[in-house]
Amino acid sequence: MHAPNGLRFDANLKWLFTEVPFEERFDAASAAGFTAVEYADPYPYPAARLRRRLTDAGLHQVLINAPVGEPGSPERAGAACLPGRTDRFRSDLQRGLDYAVELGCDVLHVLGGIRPDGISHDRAFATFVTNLAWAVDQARDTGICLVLEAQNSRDAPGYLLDTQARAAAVVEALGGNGIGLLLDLYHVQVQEGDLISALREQLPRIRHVQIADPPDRTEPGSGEIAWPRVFDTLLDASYQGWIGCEYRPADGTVNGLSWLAEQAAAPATAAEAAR
Ligand SMILES: O=C(O)C(=O)[C@H](O)CO
Ligand SMILES: [Mg+2]
Repeated sequence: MHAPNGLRFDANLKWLFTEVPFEERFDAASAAGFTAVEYADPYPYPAARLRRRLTDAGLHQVLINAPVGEPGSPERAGAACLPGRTDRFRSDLQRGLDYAVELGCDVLHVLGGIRPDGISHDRAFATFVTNLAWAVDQARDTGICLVLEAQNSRDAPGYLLDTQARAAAVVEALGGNGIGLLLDLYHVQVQEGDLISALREQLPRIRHVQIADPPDRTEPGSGEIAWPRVFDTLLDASYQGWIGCEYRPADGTVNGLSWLAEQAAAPATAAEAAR
């Protein structure tokens, strides 16, 4: 969906349109005006079936996550930083790439993982970088870009990538080709604040953006972020990627979409601004 200001927003089907069962959310997103979707976990469904849902609804798949383990398991946020779990990481990553190819999806989010007790940060980080170097090689011929997201420590205690600087350090260590950042503005605001500086600093590495307004992770305009300033920063930098609506609608998905007109309004023309 193009907002009045020209930025492109896609619907995260884990968070939006939860009024209907998952497979009905494709049509619901399309009916609400979205042309693209993302969701973390396609794996409970055969890829060909999801592909049909996308095609029937006229939607593009923007982003999925690589598989993660069961809640409560050491792999619950992925195996990428777990020493001794390379085989598991590799098979999960390959499965993620297979789904991404089948869904025509451009971007695969590889989660940072939870550092296990007794493993130093340096060891977990080195394991992560080694695994990601292999993953970038695997993805090269597919054209799929891998992305890394920093998550805040309040919602994701122990998450390896807890700051933009840490996620960016991995991108830099791997040379920045075929790998970039998923910058989730909700996590940035909760963990670090200083959103506009973070955006300006990370823009060359950003391949995907996600949005939600703290403190309740609801739609833009319902919390503490100055969204018109944030969106202007992306526009000023000619950001060409998608922006995923990864928020919990405060009062129904479709009701909540009025923020698009209010917070992402068309920039005033020079003549209007001068009046
Ligand atoms: O928690 C988040 O912000 C994410 O984007 C994870 O990928 C969950 O899907
Ligand atoms: Mg996110």
